[in-house]
Amino acid sequence: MTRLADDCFAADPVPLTVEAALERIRDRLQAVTGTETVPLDAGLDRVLAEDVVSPIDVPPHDNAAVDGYAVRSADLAPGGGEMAVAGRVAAGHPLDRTPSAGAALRIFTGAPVPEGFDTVVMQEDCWESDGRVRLPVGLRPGANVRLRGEDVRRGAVSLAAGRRLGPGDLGLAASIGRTALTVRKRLRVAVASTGDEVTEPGEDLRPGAVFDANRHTVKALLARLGCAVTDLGILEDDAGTIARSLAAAAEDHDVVMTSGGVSTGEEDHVRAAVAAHGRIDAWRLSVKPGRPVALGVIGGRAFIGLPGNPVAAVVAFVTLARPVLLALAGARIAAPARYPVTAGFSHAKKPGRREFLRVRLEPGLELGRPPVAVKAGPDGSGILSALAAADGLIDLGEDSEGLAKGETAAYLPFNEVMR
Ligand SMILES: Nc1nc2c(c(=O)[nH]1)N[C@H]1C(S)=C(S)[C@@H](COP(=O)(O)OP(=O)(O)OC[C@H]3O[C@@H](n4cnc5c(N)ncnc54)[C@H](O)[C@@H]3O)O[C@H]1N2
Ligand code: MOO
Repeated sequence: MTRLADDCFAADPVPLTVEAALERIRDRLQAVTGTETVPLDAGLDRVLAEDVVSPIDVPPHDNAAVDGYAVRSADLAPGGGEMAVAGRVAAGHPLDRTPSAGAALRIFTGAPVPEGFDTVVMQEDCWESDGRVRLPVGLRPGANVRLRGEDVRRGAVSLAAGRRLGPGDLGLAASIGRTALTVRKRLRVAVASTGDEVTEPGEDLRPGAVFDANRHTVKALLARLGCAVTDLGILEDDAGTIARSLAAAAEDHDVVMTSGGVSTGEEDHVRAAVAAHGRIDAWRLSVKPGRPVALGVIGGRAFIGLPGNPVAAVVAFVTLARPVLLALAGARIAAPARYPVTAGFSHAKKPGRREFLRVRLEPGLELGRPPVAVKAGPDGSGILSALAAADGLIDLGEDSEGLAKGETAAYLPFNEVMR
């Protein structure tokens, strides 16, 4: 297991943009997980650790794209014409002889197109009777033939290391004959909540207490990322307990993650616990919600402290923690795609802090017009119901002075950042 240097996340206390924050640590972030070989079907959502090179051409042979008749285009008269049907070739049953010149072959989808034949005519356009077939006019040479290697060339990298494997990737690996893939071991993440008021659902809600929402959203976000999650529960606000729990978790996890207690520092035993076993750097991001975030190194492992406000925790996770976790997991990170939408509401904003608004897209499609986004609920950073009702975030840049109804805005779908 790779250990991180203590100053891995060192940063100035001035408010940073998410991009600037990520840029600062980009070079220091590397895969910390080992590799393992898993059966192909266990590869879904795993991070590929090898370049998968194809040992074969796919398709392995020229083959028919439709049911019909194979011909040699050189034999075709421009005005169509008639030919003898000299044989039959079905998928999985290549012809074992060379058919005579000037004749057509009955052929079926996927069947190997025999040497010399280069065009397949759809059966709907042909008329066969008495062993002869009438072909239509205007055939295009090469039509309806799928060429050997047109999908994957032998020797080509069909899947590159760092890719998070999706269903199509597993099919592609199978199509070149793979039965197993070398992937990164799952990033092991230990998750805790902190705060005297934070109570596990199911327990009594004492006066002044709230149920723990964050651990449950964070565990779900981590599961979607393919992490192996250990639940440390709610840590009692006691310096010794927190220090012992986090330091112990750092021994056999790649990342230790908490929420709460990152804004002001008083009563903050998390900060002291991390500092005692490594180093903690408080970051202030120019983001709303999700401003205070702590990054650090504890016992040589990454520490990520998310803000306590439940929506701030999610925004800090998807904007900052997620790319950090993916890099540590060995995944190549691409900036999430954002799409233009029309604001179905107006929103006032002061310049200076980037702001994410919880929205959902109105159903219905009008081609040529961006979809309309409406607010999914109130804006407060504690309002989880608006997060649950949202399908994405409108991303208002630092300089933005708000949105007028009908304006175009950048929309970040949750399926870009919650997978
Ligand atoms: N004087 C200042 N106060 C605050 C600032 C600031 O800059 N100066 N920043 C505000 C912002 S922005 C945020 S976000 C919060 C973040 O504070 P902490 O990370 O220290 O979080 P806590 O104070 O522990 O909790 C904040 C809030 O969230 C609730 N909470 C915490 N954990 C959970 C949980 N697991 N499940 C549900 N709810 C949770 C907690 O009860 C508080 O209501 O600070 C602002 N204040
Ligand atoms: O990060 Mo805090 O939630 O901006 O409100």
